[in-house]
Amino acid sequence: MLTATVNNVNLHYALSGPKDGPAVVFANSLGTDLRLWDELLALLPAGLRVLRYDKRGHGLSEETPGPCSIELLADDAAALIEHLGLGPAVFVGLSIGGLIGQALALRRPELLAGLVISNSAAKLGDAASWQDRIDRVQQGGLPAIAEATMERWFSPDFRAGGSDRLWARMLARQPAGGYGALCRALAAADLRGAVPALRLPVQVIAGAHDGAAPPEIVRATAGLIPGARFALIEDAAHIPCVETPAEYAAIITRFLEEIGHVR
Ligand SMILES: O=C(O)CC1=CCC(=O)O1
Repeated sequence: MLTATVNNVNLHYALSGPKDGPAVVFANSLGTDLRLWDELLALLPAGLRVLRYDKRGHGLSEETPGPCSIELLADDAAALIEHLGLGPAVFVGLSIGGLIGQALALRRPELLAGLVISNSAAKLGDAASWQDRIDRVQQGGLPAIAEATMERWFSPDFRAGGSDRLWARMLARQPAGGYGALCRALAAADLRGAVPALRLPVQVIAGAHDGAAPPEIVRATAGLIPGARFALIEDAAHIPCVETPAEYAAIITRFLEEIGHVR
C-alpha cells in the first residue's frame, strides 16, 4: 500500500514499471478508484513507469474539509508527480481526470510530455445537473444513483451481460462527502476559454455511447486545442478502459509512439 502526503492531503497511489521508464500517469473518473485501470495496464507497451492514484475523497485517499476545485486537484497531481520524480509524464485523464489533465497542462506544462483527454471536455454538465446529483447523494448516498450512473458509464450490451455489477459496487462504496466535493468542482469548472493556449501533444478519445461526455462535446474540445488528435470508440460508452480495453490501449499506444514516449 503506497501513500504520500502532498499538497496537504494523503493520497493513495500505485506505481509500476521500471524506474527509468517513460512515465504515464492515469487519473480516473468521478466515483471510481485506481482499480479502473487494472485491465488496461497489461495491454500497454512494456517498459513504462505507470502511476495511478486515488483523487482526494475517493478510494483510499484522504477526504479533506473545505472547497475542492479542478485547480486544487491538478495541484494534487502535480505535487504527486514531483514527489515521485516522474515528470515529464504523459497524463491520461478520464472524465474529471481529463479536466484535471487540462488544468495541469495549463498550470504546470513543464511536468507533461503529452495529454490524453478521455471521455471528457473543457466543460462537463451544468450547475443545475450537478446540484441535482449532490442533492440525491445527500439524501440516499451513492447507492441511490448507482443504476442511473451505470447507464451513463456503460453501453447496453455491456450491461446486459451483468458486467457492470462490479463497478456499481465500486461506485456505491465511494465516500459521499468526497463524491459531493468533486461534483462541486465539476460544476465550477469551465476551461473552454483557456485550452486554446495548450501547447503540448494531445490525444482526445470519445465513446460513441457515452451518456456523461457525449462524443460531440468531446470532439468540440478537441477542436479548441491546437493540433489535438481525436479518436472515437464505436463500441464503448464513458469508461472504455473497462469496456473496450484493447482498442483503448491501442489508441494510447499509438499516441505514445507518435510522440516518442516509449522505450
Ligand atoms: O456522470 C458520471 O457519473 C460520469 C462522470 C462525470 C464526471 C466524471 O468524472 O464522471
